[in-house]
Amino acid sequence: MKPYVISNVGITLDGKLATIDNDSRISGEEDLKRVHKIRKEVDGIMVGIGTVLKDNPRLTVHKIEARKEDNPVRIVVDSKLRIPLNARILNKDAKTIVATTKEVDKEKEEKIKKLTEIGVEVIKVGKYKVDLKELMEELYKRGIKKILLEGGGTLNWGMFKENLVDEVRVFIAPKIFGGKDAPTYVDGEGFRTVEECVKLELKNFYRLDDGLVLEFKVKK
Ligand SMILES: NC(=O)C1=CN([C@@H]2O[C@H](COP(=O)(O)OP(=O)(O)OC[C@H]3O[C@@H](n4cnc5c(N)ncnc54)[C@H](OP(=O)(O)O)[C@@H]3O)[C@@H](O)[C@H]2O)C=CC1
Ligand SMILES: Nc1nc(O)c(N)c(N[C@@H]2O[C@H](COP(=O)(O)O)[C@@H](O)[C@H]2O)n1
Repeated sequence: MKPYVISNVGITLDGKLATIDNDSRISGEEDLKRVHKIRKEVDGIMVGIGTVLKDNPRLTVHKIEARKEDNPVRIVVDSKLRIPLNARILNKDAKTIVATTKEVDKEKEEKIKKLTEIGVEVIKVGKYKVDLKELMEELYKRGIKKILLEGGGTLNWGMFKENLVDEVRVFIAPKIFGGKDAPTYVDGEGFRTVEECVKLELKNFYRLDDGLVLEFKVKK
């Protein structure tokens, strides 16, 4: 069994998540409130270590009224345990799970000890890279039935490639960032053929702020 996964992003018309200098101010205030309403409804929010290192996010419900208990569990996918101990995602506002691999050297063992001491749960799945399918099963076992996947592009690819995403919600801003090295909604190696690609069914769309929200179901 696996959690139901909603992938949400704010992108530009050219599909970028941020500029080449990592400026990711894409959503307007109303769109951020929409995202925080989803955060309040789910059991977990998941990001890759790339997003933690670049954005230092809080990943709590803070754009709409909420109590501490409304904050979902924060999940970071981090094979090499690069997470800084002072990352905001490790603060006391909510529980945090760090998913890493089973390959553990002395340095990693010490970091796991420090993380555990500050109340972080460390889940070990996969050998060299976090095994996302196994991680989903482990999260489900812990009562995490609904997850908001908040990127970035590399983790999004990993999740789509493994067919682990059930729903897609995107805010498209009327902006073009350009840049072949700027992160896009889905990066990674990419599918080679149309047959292999992820197919979506458009369910809803509406204007918000200065852009457009699109909602899709992933065809399974
Ligand atoms: N506009 C928006 O809505 C959003 C924008 N962003 C932007 O996205 C950018 C960050 O994206 P990106 O750099 O791609 O980082 P990600 O957040 O996607 O993290 C990627 C890292 O996750 C780790 N990982 C571990 N296991 C896996 C796996 N099985 N599959 C995929 N990844 C795995 C890898 O590091 P390791 O091997 O070390 O574990 C990998 O490098 C930032 O610029 C951020 O601002 C992010 C979210 C939302
Ligand atoms: N939906 C959305 N729109 C944007 O324009 C964004 N830049 C993001 N970024 C995501 O939100 C995280 C920040 O969360 P906190 O405010 O710190 O709680 C960031 O790391 C991205 O995952 N999302």
